[in-house]
Amino acid sequence: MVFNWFRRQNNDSSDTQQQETPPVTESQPEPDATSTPSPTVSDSTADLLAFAKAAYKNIQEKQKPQEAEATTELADVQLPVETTEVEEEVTAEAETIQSPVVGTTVTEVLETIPTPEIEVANEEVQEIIATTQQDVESEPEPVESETTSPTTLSFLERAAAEREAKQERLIASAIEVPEPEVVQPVAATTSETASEIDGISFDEGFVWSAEVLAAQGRRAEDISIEEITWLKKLRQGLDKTRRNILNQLKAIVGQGPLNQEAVTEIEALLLQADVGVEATDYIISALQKKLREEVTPPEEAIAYLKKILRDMLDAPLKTSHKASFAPDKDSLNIWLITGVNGAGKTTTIGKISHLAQQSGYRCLIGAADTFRAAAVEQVKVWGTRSGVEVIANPGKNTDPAAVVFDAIAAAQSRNTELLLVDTAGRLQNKKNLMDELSKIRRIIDKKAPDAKIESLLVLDATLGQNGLRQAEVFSQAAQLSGVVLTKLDGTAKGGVALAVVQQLGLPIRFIGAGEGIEDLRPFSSYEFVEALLSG
Ligand SMILES: Nc1nc2c(ncn2[C@@H]2O[C@H](COP(=O)(O)OP(=O)(O)OP(=O)(O)O)[C@@H](O)[C@H]2O)c(=O)[nH]1
Repeated sequence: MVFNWFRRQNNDSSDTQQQETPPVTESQPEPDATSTPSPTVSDSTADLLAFAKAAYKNIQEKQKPQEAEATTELADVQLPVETTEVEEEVTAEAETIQSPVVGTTVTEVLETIPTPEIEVANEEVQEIIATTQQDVESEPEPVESETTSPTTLSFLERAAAEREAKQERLIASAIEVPEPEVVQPVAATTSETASEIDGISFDEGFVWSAEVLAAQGRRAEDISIEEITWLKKLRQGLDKTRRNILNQLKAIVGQGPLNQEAVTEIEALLLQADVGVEATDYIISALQKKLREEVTPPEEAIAYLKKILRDMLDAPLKTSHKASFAPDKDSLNIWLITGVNGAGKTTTIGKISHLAQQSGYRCLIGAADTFRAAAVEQVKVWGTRSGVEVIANPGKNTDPAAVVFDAIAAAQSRNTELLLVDTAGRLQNKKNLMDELSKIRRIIDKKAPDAKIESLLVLDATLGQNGLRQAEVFSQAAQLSGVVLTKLDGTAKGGVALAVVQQLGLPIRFIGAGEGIEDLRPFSSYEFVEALLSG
């Protein structure tokens, strides 16, 4: 079954019937303003940890077939041919204790559960591991036979028998240790195997990502490594913005009803994160209203703030903009990608075409950036990477509108479902270039009247507020329907997402947080706000 990245669900028969599925943000139940929505798991740390572990195990299971051959080979090389049963048992036990499912040591897993019993259990497990490892390592020769009578036992045999007895005692005492999701390791060296199989560790970032997906109603068995990797990346990308605002914000809202001084401090924080004056005013007054009514502990105040931000980010979806913008199957969807020079248009096209391929759409790219010599070559490279064909006109000074015309004709004849149109970067004050963009839009409307059209403005988040000035002119020329916010990685101006929505009234459709092909995903207000404000 193919996972549809645009809809965030598996493609099934409902897909072909063009059913509108609720976006991620709408699936979040909001029992009250201050609690984190979580329909599938309770808020307890233990439940969330169990959910994360189940998700991890599931990912590992899915990866097993690919890894099986390699790990079997590894096992063949590392295990001596004449290994006796005694040795095998000891080794297997050592490995089992060392490596629960999740590609991490028991210590690491247990470290995430800060209860006194677990800590005690942890020490016991460490002792077992240490003793067992010592025994395994100190074994000089394989034992030939288990059936020799006690009187004729050699030193090594006696040692093996003692070790076996000791092992049994240790295992018996280890019964009380919670052994979550223990799987049989295939290779001899479990730590190596775990990292080879998974390529992702069971760390705090994994647990956070799994929690965010759980809160959106996702089941542990449906969570993929790509989703986890993306969320970790998004959170990492927003690190700078988060670090700048979160601690100070907690300190301020924790003081109770906001006084003028606190309001000024929060305003300054939000403005520094490029949230913009308008959005900041809105946030402050909503927060103040709440805090005037009741004394709110810091965590609750932050949860309330998260809700305010989510509502702001989702506001455009409640007006004329459709919540789900996923391309319809079996019909033509055209996405026009515009923006100033260097905003990340071509890269975005490459990443979206990759998502489209992965999601099972027939996709095509129209290379209508005929202004810059290398642009067509650049988009072709992305086409090759994602396995999507590019329609281009190799001639010099080609009219981009003519390329768009050809690309639509090609898309129509090939039953393409998603045509992505790359355009040249242009400044909003260059009238001729903006007229050219209007012409491209007219061609699309005329040549493909039945197509579902998205007109997306690519904005570079590192420009913060400065980037927004372009939007109005683009909006007129290209009839914008949404925004792609790129380069969220490494900027302290992540708050610009709120300014975009508040000032432009446009929904954010995608966010980019890196230069790689996987580093762009459909926007989810829930994920964004969690990544921004979860400490
Ligand atoms: N760090 C980071 N870099 C990005 C991201 N998106 C794009 N870039 C980089 O931004 C630079 C410009 O990207 P392009 O896709 O060429 O931008 P463009 O808008 O097509 O540029 P023009 O064709 O000149 O208008 C490239 O070096 C990209 O790798 C992102 O999300 N994060």
